Parts: sequence; structure tokens; C-alpha cells
Amino acid sequence: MDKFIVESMNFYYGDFHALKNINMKLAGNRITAFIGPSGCGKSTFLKTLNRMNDLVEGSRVEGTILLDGDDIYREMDLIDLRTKVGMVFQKPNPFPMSIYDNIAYGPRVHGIKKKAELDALVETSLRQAAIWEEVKDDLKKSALSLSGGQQQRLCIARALATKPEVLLMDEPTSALDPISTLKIEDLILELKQEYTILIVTHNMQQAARVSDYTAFFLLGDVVEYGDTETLFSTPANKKTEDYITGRFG
Ligand SMILES: Nc1ncnc2c1ncn2[C@@H]1O[C@H](COP(=O)(O)OP(=O)(O)OP(=O)(O)O)[C@@H](O)[C@H]1O
Repeated sequence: MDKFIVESMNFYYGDFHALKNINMKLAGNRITAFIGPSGCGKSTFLKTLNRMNDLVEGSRVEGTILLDGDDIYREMDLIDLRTKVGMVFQKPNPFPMSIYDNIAYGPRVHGIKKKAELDALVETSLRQAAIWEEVKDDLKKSALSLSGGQQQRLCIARALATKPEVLLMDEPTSALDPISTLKIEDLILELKQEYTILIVTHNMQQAARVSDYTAFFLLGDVVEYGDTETLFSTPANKKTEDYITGRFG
């Protein structure tokens, strides 16, 4: 099932044409990776999917992006969209509050007040993000006292607490050590059962390890998009081949 259908999408920062005629279907309950050299538009593309770019002055989007058949720029309420489509950023960005409050924040904004309900949500989210065992006795401790890898898993738990359907991840492991990176990768694979995951990564091995599908971006174009195994073993385009073999540039 396609979760997102992107049709004739163009994106501009002022006069700069950052994404050029993107047509793409993104599969539900699968992991899709976006790769490509710096500045090619991967993050911009990811952010169009939950309208994070709306905040950028002078930016403009053309074309259509459907989420479960609804046009996210014309038919969907922004709060509904952001509830359905959660996001995890490159640098872990916990709120300067306790571990518990970081997770309970979103649900509270959505009107959940009962302590028992919040307790359950906090536990489930932390378990799903594979960090419960490490923090369950310290829920009142500041989230800022956690290690970088723990903070990133906490941020994933925070994103899960509002029960999204899609998780956008913008280079979620680039600030982490190899062990934390592998933990997050295991977690991403685990989460695929329940979520649609879209991940920007500079790490080719990571894309090959975790994703079902990969899209290669270059200068705002999608040069090649398909099944990860095929794209990495027998790329159809010479530019894709040059990039994945490190001959790019
Ligand atoms: N807020 C902005 N205002 C103007 N131009 C921007 C803005 N954000 C990004 N750009 C430009 O849009 C292009 C695409 O940027 P984007 O961040 O999407 O690339 P990327 O592929 O994710 O790069 P990286 O891998 O370095 O994160 C770049 O040329 C960048 O300079």
C-alpha cells in the first residue's frame, strides 16, 4: 500500500529551485532511504512530507502530495498531519525537562491528562524505542543528562508517543557512535512492523542495511528510485553507480 503519493512536486526557496518535478510513491510499513550528495534536496524533500518547510519564508511548493489519499497541502489540517507524521532530527534535541515529561509532552498537548494513561504511554513509548530498561528508574532525571545515543532514542520515543503512522528521520545517527548507531538501526527495523519510515542518510551501508527502497537524489532531481538491493547491486543509472561506489565528484 502506498502511504504517500507525490505528483509533479516542485519546491522553491525564493528563486532557488530545490526539488524538480518529483513523482514518487512511498510504500507503507516499509523503510525508504534517501541518499545523495550534500545539498541535493534530501532534507527538503523529507520536510515537505510534514510541511516543515512552511516555516521557511519565501518557500513555495507546487504539485500534490497525498497521504492516504488526502492532499496534505490542501485537504489536511496541519495538526492532524503532524500527528500522523512524526519527525526525528539529526541532532538529538530533547526538551530541557525530565525524561518522563519529554515523552508526556505531546500526549498532554493532545489533551491526555490522567496520570495512569500518561504513565502507560511513557512506558510503551520508551519500550518501543528500546530505552526503557536504561531509564525506568530515573524517569525524573533531566533528559539532558543522557548520552547522545540515549537522547536520540528518547527523541524517537517522544515521536512515537503521539502515535504517528509515519516517522521521518533526518540523518538520525550521524551524531552517534557506531554502537548507538547499530542500536538505532535495529530499532528502525523493529519499528517497520507498525510504522512507515523515511530516512535521510549519508551512510551508504546504513541505507543498504535497513531500507527496503532507496531514492538517489542529485541537484534536486530523483535520479533513481527502486528496490534497495537492486539499486546497490545493479544501478540503472551511471550517476547512481558513481555515487554508491564513491567515484562521485
Ligand atoms: N532555508 C533555506 N533557504 C534557502 N535555501 C535552502 C534552505 N534550506 C536548504 N536550502 C538549499 O536547498 C538545497 C537543498 O538543501 P537540503 O538541505 O535539502 O539538502 P540535503 O540533500 O539534505 O543536504 P545535506 O545532506 O547536506 O543535509 C541546498 O542547495 C540548500 O542550500
